[in-house]
Parts: sequence; C-alpha cells; structure tokens
Amino acid sequence: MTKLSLSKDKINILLLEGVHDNAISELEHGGYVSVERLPRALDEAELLERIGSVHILGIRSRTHLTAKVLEAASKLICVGCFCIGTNQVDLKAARRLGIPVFNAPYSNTRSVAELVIGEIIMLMRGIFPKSNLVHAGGWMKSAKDSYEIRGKTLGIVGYGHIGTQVSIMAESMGMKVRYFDVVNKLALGNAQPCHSLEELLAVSDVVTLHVPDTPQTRNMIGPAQLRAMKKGSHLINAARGQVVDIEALAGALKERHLIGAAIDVFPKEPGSDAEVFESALRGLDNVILTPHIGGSTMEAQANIGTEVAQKLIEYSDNGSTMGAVNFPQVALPVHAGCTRFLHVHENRPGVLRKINEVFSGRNLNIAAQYLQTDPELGYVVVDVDGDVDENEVASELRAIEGTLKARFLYPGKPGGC
Ligand SMILES: NC(=O)c1ccc[n+]([C@@H]2O[C@H](COP(=O)([O-])OP(=O)(O)OC[C@H]3O[C@@H](n4cnc5c(N)ncnc54)[C@H](O)[C@@H]3O)[C@@H](O)[C@H]2O)c1
Ligand SMILES: O=C(O)[C@H](O)COP(=O)(O)O
Repeated sequence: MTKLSLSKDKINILLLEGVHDNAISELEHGGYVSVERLPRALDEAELLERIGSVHILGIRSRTHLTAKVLEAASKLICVGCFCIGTNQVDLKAARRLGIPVFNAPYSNTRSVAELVIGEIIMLMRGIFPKSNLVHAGGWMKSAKDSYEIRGKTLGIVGYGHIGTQVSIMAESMGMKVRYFDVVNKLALGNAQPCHSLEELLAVSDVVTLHVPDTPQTRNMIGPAQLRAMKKGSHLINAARGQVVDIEALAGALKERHLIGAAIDVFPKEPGSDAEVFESALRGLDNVILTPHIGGSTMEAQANIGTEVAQKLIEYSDNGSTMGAVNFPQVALPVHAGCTRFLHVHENRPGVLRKINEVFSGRNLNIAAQYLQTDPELGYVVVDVDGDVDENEVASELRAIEGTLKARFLYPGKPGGC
C-alpha cells in the first residue's frame, strides 16, 4: 500500500445521513480508520462548526454544501454524494476551491424506475384511496376510474438513466412510450420521441419526470403545462422537488383535470424525520406521497456505499478524479518509487510551463505527467523521481499564479520510479 503524505489515520472522514455500512468497510479496507458516521444531515451552522477538521465528507441529498461551508473547509480534499443528485452542493464553489465532488450516477436508477412502474399501476387503478377505505372499514367494489395500463401512453420527460429504464419496463407491460429530452437520445424499443414538452403532455395518460434540477427545469410543470395535460391523466415526479409547481398541481387535482399523482420529491422537504411535512397535496384523493425514497432500497444503498467510497479512496490514494462531476477527469496508475504532486489551477496560458519549470529548475526528472483541462480548470498529476524536497516543491507549486490547490500526495523512494 502506498504511504500518503498525510498518514491515513490522520485523514478525518465524516459521513452524514446514514450512509450504508459498505462505505465504512470499503474505507477501512483501504486503511482509513478515522471515520465518523452520523445518521442525519447537518445544517449550515453545524457544518460550519465541524467542517474545519474534515478531510473527506460524505453526504446524501439532505445536506446542503454552500459556498460559505466550503470556504470554511480548509482541510477538505474531496466530497462524496452517496446518491445521484449533486444539486445540494455548490459545485462551482467546490471547483473554485479545488475540491472534486463524486457521486453514484446509476446505483439507484433501477430502484427509482421500479417505484415509478408500481405507481403507474396504483394510480391507474385508484388503489390507495380504495385501500384506505378498506382500512377504515369501508368497501367500495367498483371499476370507476380504474384502468389497465396496457395500451395507455406513458410520457417520459428526461430520457436519461432512469427515464430509459422506465421506458423498457413500461413497454414490456404493454404501454406505448413517448419521451421528451433536450438532447437527441436513442429511442429504446418502440418508444417515440416528442418534439416538445407540449406535444408529450397532450398525448400522455401518465407523465413521469426524470430531469435534473437546473434553472431550465425549475417549475417546468406549472399551471400552463398542467392545463396542457390530457383530462383524467396522472403525473409522477421522482426527480427533484423544484420541477413541479405544487400549488398548481393541487389545483389541477382538486378540479379533477388530473385524477392522480405520485410525488416523491418536494420543493421543501423536512430536514429530519422528526419534522412535520407540510404540503398543499396532503389529504388529496388518489395522490401517493412518499418521503423522497425513490432510491432508498437495500440494494441501491449498498451499491452506492461501495461505489462512492471507492471513488473517494481512488482520489485520496492516487489523485484520480475519474467520475468527479465538477472536475477534469484524470487517472494515473500508482508509480511506486515516484513522488506524486497534484496541481489544480485556472485554465490560463503558461501555468503548465511554470509547473514544469519548478521541476526542471531543481533538475528533477518528470517520470509521468497527466494533464486534463476544461474551459475553466486544469488538473495535472506529476510523478517525479530523484531526491525530492516535497514540501519545498509543493510550496513553489502553490506560488504559481492561477493555482487553486497544490499538494504532494506521496513520497518517492531512493532510486526513484
Ligand atoms: N427520488 C429519488 O430518490 C431519486 C433517485 C435518483 C435520482 N433522482 C433524480 O432523478 C433525476 C434523473 O436521474 P437520471 O439518473 O435519469 O439522470 P440522467 O442525467 O441520466 O438523465 C436526465 C435526463 O434529463 C435530460 N434533461 C435535462 N434537462 C432537460 C429539460 N429541460 N427537458 C427535458 N430533458 C432534460 C437530460 O438530457 C438527460 O437525458 C436526477 O436529477 C436525480 O436528482 C431522484
Ligand atoms: O439523488 C438521488 O440519488 C436521490 O435523490 C436520492 O437521494 P438520497 O440518497 O438522499 O435519498
């Protein structure tokens, strides 16, 4: 095992929101023993209190990492989102501070897709209101507002990982699938693309949303879009809470323009399980409300725990940013015997030359180098052999104009690489 510049028992890892046991075992297996796990999210004040001593932070969707928190995180080297969404992190601020953010882009995809399929059937049969009535001692044996899904049209907004899984399963159960995406996507099976959201809304018996939270998707389903949906249709949202105007949806359901909805995500979600959930949708007929559990299955959480922990270890051990959502992707194999330096900088002319001058000025041989840039950021991993004064080199690297972060990762051995 490579010895890091900061010994692994001194790397403080804080995992929030009940991240799965697999993450702990993966980290322990990688030699990281200073791991604290909390079952809940921390708010901004609590984060500010704790973040100064944390090197690696793991969160899920409830923890908001603002620029203020990130700026106070003087030791933070990377963040792991143990989920798909990363909108809870100020990714630009993290980039600016040289902190890569990792996630698990498809470990819970299947769980969300299966929930949506179940909800389509429950909604179209009106099962929840009937079941509630039976629980209360009633009996409503009726076919009114109860339909098969076979032959009905499912409209999928956002044909990415989840949208395409839903597409395949819905079609195999006899539904006609239409989809709308801002990117030209390969249609799976017999699914048909729509040219606009309006076209999709007008033809769908059930509309399901699978878009990320972006300025373009905020309130993308508002009063006008709800009116454009077929009378008697259903809406499902297991994407992000800001995508649907909840007050407008409640209105459309009360007017019976829509006759059912299943909502898993909300503009304002309780910060903890003890908080009361408030929503205009509470108590409405044939509305399935779930507490943001689309991706909460044992299988998904276990897979996510392993996947994200491995990415954090790869970055901490080797400097690999493969899979980071806000960073250029760089991976270099471990070069036993070499001294490894990492340098994150603004992507402007001349920085790489200056980095190389630091090494040539000291007569150091660069044994391997990997640079990747995007329009704003450059990330370079440099392996050198020979007799290296790591701390002096690292401080010279830090002094280069445009540097966001520079550190040496692990020392070399006499004789070099
Ligand atoms: N409820 C949950 O527990 C849960 C679990 C996992 C994921 N999610 C959410 O589901 C969302 C989708 O996940 P995914 O893995 O399928 O993401 P993805 O990135 O694979 O797919 C998203 C798709 O939406 C498309 N898109 C983006 N903006 C659009 C717009 N304005 N109009 C139409 N299409 C647009 C993209 O081109 C892409 O194809 C994520 O944002 C995530 O936050 C929720
Ligand atoms: O982004 C995601 O993967 C989902 O919203 C699930 O988030 P969670 O792990 O916080 O439940």
